Amino acid sequence: MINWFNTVRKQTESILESIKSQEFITQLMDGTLPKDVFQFYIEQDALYLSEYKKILTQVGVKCTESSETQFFINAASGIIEVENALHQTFLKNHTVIAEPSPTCELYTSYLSRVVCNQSVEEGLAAVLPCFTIYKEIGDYILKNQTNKEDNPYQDWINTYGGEDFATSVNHAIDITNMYAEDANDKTLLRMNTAFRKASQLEWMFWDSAYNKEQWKI
Ligand SMILES: Cc1ncc(C[n+]2csc(CCO)c2C)c(N)n1
Repeated sequence: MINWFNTVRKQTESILESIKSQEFITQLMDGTLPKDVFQFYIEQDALYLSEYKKILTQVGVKCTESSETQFFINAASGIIEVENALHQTFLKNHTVIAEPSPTCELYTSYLSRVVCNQSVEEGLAAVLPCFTIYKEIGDYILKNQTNKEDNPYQDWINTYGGEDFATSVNHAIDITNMYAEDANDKTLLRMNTAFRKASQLEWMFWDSAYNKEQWKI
């Protein structure tokens, strides 16, 4: 039995390591991330999430088993709760949200294109790094930070560490692995490319937030 995720995870290890050493992450971890940078990230993430929940629903619709469809629809519904809770906390006093940055637009457009125009296997591979990278980064921060009591970003950090989130991430991995088991070599290659590209876009998303990326014109 192959474990597609383990293989692709190893192939993209260097992207994950680069994310861990990004200034956004090291400063989020020690609490020194400038407030305006975090605010920029939260606003862009709100825009990302409002698209991502629709993309997850579409992946769910393409799955063959009702339990798989249900998983993705539940995850999308969970995003609406996160939007309503965490983002409300950080977005209060901000009624007008900025337009998506180039990277935010690129990431959501890429996912949407893959999910709409390509196979369900490729769609599953493309949406997966959103789950797995946040899980690994959340756990990494929780394990290595020394200032849990007075980190202004602790609420955010706690969202992506912990057991409930781990269960959901493992379920997403299991579903994708099941589709990979029946996939031919060509489809597997396309899945690897989609997973890698979405992982690169996760790196770019943190980077674009740290640099408060603007449209060049
Ligand atoms: C750019 C970006 N990538 C990933 C996440 C994390 N995330 C968003 S929705 C979802 C699935 C349901 O929990 C997860 C893990 C984020 N917030 N922003």
